[in-house]
Amino acid sequence: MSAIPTTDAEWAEKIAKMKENLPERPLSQPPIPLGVHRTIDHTLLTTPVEPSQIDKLCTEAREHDFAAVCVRLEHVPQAIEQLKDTNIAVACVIAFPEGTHETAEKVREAEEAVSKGAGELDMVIHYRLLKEGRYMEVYRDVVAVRKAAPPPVVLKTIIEASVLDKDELLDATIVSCMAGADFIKTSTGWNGGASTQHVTLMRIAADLCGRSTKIKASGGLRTAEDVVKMLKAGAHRIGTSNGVKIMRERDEGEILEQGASHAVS
Ligand SMILES: O=C[C@H](O)COP(=O)(O)O
Repeated sequence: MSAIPTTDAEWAEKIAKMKENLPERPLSQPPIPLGVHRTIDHTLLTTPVEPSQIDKLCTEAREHDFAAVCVRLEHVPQAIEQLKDTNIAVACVIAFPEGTHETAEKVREAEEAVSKGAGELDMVIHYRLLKEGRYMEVYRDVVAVRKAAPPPVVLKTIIEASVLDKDELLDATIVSCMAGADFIKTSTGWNGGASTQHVTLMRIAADLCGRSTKIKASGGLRTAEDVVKMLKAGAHRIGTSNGVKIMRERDEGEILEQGASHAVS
């Protein structure tokens, strides 16, 4: 891995050189998993949320054996308690949904989430600074949270792809990868959602960084078809508040594919 830039100008030069060799399609293509359920982060981020809704989210995650639940900081303890005897992770959003928080606040949230048992953090990068070419500040922001929450904690950076142009999306992916993110995540769901074009471009850029960084597609994913399209585009993980309906569609689809006899049994 080449040296990490130390100024915005060096970042701009490095990223420009990487873009010169941008492949037409991703270098890697994750296989479509048989267990789609294990790609889903079952998500509840609206406010206000009643404790009973978090209980329901965790019950549904158990029933479908989802990869994780994704919740706000105040709901992490309850989710940890509900899922303590499972292999379902608890992901906590950081600086959500704006991403404009001071770095010290992002670090504080991350440390508190991990201290409460969160195994995954979905942090929103300061994408407004990224759009201004202030790469160093964006990079340092992610590095600070990475240092506060080192592996095995899984760190995902939300780049808010829907408000970025193609160049900015590539920039955000490269800076996040080089700052040590385990996943690059498309969207908060607050400013539009994921597209297969977003996922493909993020996959291409992440591959160029050579760190095996994965992609999470999230925001507005409502159907089983949406999920399969994102997985085929190169996503490894799916964030959605619609996981139960998606799994029902998936099951019905499989039953219908197997023939009517199964549908009536
Ligand atoms: O982290 C963001 C959420 O995964 C977005 O969820 P949603 O658009 O399915 O409500």
